[in-house]
Amino acid sequence: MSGIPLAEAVPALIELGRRFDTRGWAPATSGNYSARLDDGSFAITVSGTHKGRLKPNGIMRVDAAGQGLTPGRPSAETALHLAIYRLFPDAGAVLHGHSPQAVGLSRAASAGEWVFRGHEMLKAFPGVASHEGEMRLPIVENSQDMAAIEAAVHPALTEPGTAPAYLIRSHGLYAWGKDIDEAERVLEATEWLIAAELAEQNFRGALAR
Ligand SMILES: CSCCC(=O)C(=O)COP(=O)(O)O
Ligand SMILES: [Zn+2]
Repeated sequence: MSGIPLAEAVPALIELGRRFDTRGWAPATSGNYSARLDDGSFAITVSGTHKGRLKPNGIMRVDAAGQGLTPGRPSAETALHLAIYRLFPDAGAVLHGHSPQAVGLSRAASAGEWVFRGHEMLKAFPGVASHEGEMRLPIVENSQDMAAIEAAVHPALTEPGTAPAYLIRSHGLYAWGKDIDEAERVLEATEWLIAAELAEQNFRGALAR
């Protein structure tokens, strides 16, 4: 439940936004990032800001109910961040990106999850020590009603073998971790797994021709 000082969270989230933007995960003001603070509140990106060009005033504080504690309008998806912090008291950061690969997978897959199997990269997830298992990535329908998304994804998140991440169909990817670094690693590993499986499908198609 411990968090970091705001003075540490702000530059870390600004830098993270720059990195995500260079990788194509934060186009056109999409995405939002948050971190648990040491006073029990949360730092979160201001709604509508370009996440690759964040300035200190692009990050504000909200309380556990999502009420602003500093000037600005918090992310439209603040409720999804707060739901993760409530469900996982050890979560210290929640990150959301809009990569074309993640959104593409969420649209191509009609099921309520995508399962990664056999990848060495699975070991990037906290607590995973072998490539031999599988990791389930829940996929929920998009909605402008954050409570509906939260209710839809909630049951899958505590199932054993579920990634600390989920996809919202036609929307984007959420990932979290004990701190900003771990959340970034989870999101990066998930993006890599999606890209690797897309490459695999392309090779299989080419080899079948
Ligand atoms: C053009 S992005 C649409 C909104 C969205 O999905 C998103 O991630 C950014 O919303 P925010 O309010 O956090 O800026
Ligand atoms: Zn979004």
